[in-house]
Amino acid sequence: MEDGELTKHEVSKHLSSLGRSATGLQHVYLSLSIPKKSLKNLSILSKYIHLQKLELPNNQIKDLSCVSHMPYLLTLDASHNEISDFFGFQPPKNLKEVNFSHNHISSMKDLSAYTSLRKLVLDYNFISEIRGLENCSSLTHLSMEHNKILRISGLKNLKLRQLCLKGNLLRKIENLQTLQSLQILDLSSNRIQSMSGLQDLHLLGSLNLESNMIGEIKEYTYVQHLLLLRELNLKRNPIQEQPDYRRAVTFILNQLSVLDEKPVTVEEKVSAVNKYDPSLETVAARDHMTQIVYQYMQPQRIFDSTLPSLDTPYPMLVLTGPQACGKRELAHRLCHEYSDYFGYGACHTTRGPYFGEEDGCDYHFVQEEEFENMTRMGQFVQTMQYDGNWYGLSREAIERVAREGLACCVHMELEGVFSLKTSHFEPRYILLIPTKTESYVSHMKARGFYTNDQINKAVSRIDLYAKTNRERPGFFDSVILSDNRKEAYSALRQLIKEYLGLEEQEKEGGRSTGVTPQNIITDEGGNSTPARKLEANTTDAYSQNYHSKVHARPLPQKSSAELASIHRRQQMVRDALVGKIPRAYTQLFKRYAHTTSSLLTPHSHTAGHNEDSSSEESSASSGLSMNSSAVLSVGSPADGLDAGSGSKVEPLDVSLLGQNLEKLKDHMEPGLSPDSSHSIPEQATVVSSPGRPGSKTKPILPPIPLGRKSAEAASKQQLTGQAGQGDEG
Ligand SMILES: Nc1ncnc2c1ncn2[C@@H]1O[C@H](COP(=O)(O)OP(=O)(O)OP(=O)(O)O)[C@@H](O)[C@H]1O
Repeated sequence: MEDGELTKHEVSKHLSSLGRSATGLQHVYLSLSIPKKSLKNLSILSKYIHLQKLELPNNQIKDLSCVSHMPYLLTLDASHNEISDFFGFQPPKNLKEVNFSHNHISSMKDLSAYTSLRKLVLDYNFISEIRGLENCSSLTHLSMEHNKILRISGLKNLKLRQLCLKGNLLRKIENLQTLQSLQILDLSSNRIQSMSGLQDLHLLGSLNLESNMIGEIKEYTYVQHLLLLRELNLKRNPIQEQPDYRRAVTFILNQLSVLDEKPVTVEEKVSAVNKYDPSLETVAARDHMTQIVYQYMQPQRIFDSTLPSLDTPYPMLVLTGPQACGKRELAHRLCHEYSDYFGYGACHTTRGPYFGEEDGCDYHFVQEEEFENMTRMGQFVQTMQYDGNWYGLSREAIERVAREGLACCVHMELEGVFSLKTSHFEPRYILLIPTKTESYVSHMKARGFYTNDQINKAVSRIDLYAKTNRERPGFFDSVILSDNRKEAYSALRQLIKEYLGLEEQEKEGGRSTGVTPQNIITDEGGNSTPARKLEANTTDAYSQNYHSKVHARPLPQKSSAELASIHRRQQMVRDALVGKIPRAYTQLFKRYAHTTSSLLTPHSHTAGHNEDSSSEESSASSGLSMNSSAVLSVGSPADGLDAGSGSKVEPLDVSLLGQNLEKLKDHMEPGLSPDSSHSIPEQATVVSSPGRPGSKTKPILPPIPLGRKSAEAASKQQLTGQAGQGDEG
């Protein structure tokens, strides 16, 4: 081989793939592969007309005109040569694959004659414009890596499945929308700033944008709806600097299985959803956990009145529904009309009072700092942020009502309900829902408090309530349409009367109210929901076992977390009540000498009940952070009166929790685990009477109290004997 001229001898050494000629009459070699031979002159190949595959990489070829004599050629590899003449030969009819990478080609020409061309590789040339491919209807694979392309063009309507334009001078993604078959796109190492232009590539599965200039997380919205997108590479883009970049992308593009060449794990996906779009349960669990952790970290004190007894949880009524649906107004009316049964539980809020709102009446209005302080002091049962303001139901707010011997009536948004359902409280939940959007909106407008955004938000949440009610049978005990306040109140009243058994009394007295509960949703069988769900007769509430009644109705399914939480707490109470030898954590049940209830309740009977010793015990235990979120609250007896008045409180850090638990261990006898049945030091033993904590001060409340202030109710309590359980005095 002299001067780079290919000789017959050399060709014969590199021929392979013996087969039949296209006519089928001769045996011929179909492939020729001669790499790295510094070939320049290929004229001898004009005689090898039967070749189907020609591979001549890494030579010094400038002229490929010999290919014009190879009508059967299917594959041509002329990479790493010195070709500048783009397709400088007559088109072989069936040519399918051509590799001209690493040559000197600077411009493309019309390839309409190459109708069979499927794969074209033009990497590492000097091409600045894509053109001539319009009629290459078979082209599925085009690679033009490392050229000088300034714009994406000339690809209209091609059936490309793979396109690589890596290492060019592209500034934006354009003219790709007609590439409806595109599955793999490599635009890495360009100067692209936005992902706009990709949104119509519905079959795209892999996208490489490494080393570009994409900086904003919101750019992902352009590929968010590409459901088949599985691999995305954005390494070496400014976007990597964004806080929580990977999780944010994982959340927006939850279809991805590989991000930045690293597999996206299930854990990452769950964590992304929990952070950016947590389910109502997750929000509730998080809120519950927050309240519990902060409670753990405080010296504990028992709130007697709201303790669940052996069989009966403290009665509560929760009105829920979208903002301004009337639940607050109805709650007030109910508490006013049935003041012997219900007391209004005023939540804390960081929002300022509306005109006419009084502190302590609708809400306890507090500053954000104070609210935070209360949270850190574990004073809330649940909290929720709505519209930028915090709302929280404090244990003290409930207890304050309970001390009056009343059931607590509160109102809250759906998230609050989810949260409350994770606590040990087991309220009845009534959903008030508007169905006439227009009148709901005009009612909100008429109040004059709300911006359009607030109104829109409230309206959009109607669906959330409806969906929850639809998808979670039994989640709400009853549903009342709130379009007409008067009717809604009648319906609520009707429910409550049936529940309290007052209707019977009225009928007996010939004073039937004639209320038709039109607003109450009925079930398929035509039974009115209140009668079925909030059933009913509490005239003998003291004598009937609450649970047998409760189980007679279709109880909403509780989540395992709810059940675990309730059981754990009730078990602790039970153990304490029956005087089991206390475990280490029964220090929880230590009581202050003067509980808030005893101080406040005129008919309490705490006198003589271990006052001194419990006082000592209290102080002895004050350094301990204890178990039982259910029954305990924080603070000293004195500060229990106003949950919001904790200004002297030192905010605590969650991280202290671990330390406090350690501290708890220090207080235990060696070898004594929290579940150990060993006795504990005397100073920590407090529950000795088999009565319920608080039994000396409070009778047990039924699920919904029966006019507990009335003499009739009192006598019933005595008759049923249950009062004796609760009131040893
Ligand atoms: N502790 C709480 N947890 C969850 N949601 C709460 C809590 N307290 C109040 N909310 C709810 O927060 C929403 C906003 O309360 P706000 O009192 O500011 O609204 P409003 O415009 O007066 O409407 P409404 O008449 O429904 O109370 C209301 O739906 C209210 O019921």
